[in-house]
Amino acid sequence: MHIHNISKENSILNTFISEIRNKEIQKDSMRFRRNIERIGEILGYEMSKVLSYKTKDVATPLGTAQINLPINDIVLCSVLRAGVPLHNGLLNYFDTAENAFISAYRHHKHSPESFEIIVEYLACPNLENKTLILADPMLATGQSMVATFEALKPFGKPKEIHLISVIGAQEGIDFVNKHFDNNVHLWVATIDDTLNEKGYIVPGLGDAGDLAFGEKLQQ
Ligand SMILES: O=P(O)(O)OC[C@H]1O[C@H](OP(=O)(O)OP(=O)(O)O)[C@H](O)[C@@H]1O
Ligand SMILES: O=c1cc[nH]c(=O)[nH]1
Ligand SMILES: [Mg+2]
Repeated sequence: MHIHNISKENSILNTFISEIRNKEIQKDSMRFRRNIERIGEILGYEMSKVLSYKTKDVATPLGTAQINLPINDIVLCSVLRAGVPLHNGLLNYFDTAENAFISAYRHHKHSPESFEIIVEYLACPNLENKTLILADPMLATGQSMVATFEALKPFGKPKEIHLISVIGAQEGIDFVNKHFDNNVHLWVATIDDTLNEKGYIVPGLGDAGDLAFGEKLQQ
């Protein structure tokens, strides 16, 4: 897997990452969602550099401009719920993409420390020979990314796969790396070293779904 840690290079991206992590600023849920969306726009822009391009003629009022344009058939799939603002950011740039949604949540059956991933809702177009973008802001243990990808398999074999995440834990990235082929790309805004006993990323930002949409009752 090709791992692209976009904040390795300094840019305005760091401002948005700092605001979603900041325990005071993140309380403003509208700003939190918008920052995740802005990060989605930046990750999408970076990802766009490795798409396939073809030169096309564009008629202007004064002549013809030749422009290299991306030709990939993109399917943008996000993991509910926290994936919604990230989806919006990516869709702002890949505005002609087809869209898929899949739900995944942690089901704590026996203890707060142990959980399994429950995938329920799934709406997806044909993925055969398409460019699949699978987006989820938090890549903690990596189990949601792997479980959602497995659930998408009956919809066809994509030609290209791009995983998009805002914060990735190194342990989860290593787990995902084992499950995906070498030609898959992971675009992550930043990488943290640690997971705590509940599988939360440290320092991370807390619970992305709750920060975006409010606390939910545990199932
Ligand atoms: O890498 P993992 O260990 O699988 O954890 C990451 C998952 O946790 C978050 O979802 P969460 O279960 O909090 O659901 P939510 O979006 O409804 O809050 C996040 O959006 C991922 O889907
Ligand atoms: O740190 C984490 C891990 C999973 N889900 C979150 O929202 N945050
Ligand atoms: Mg959550």
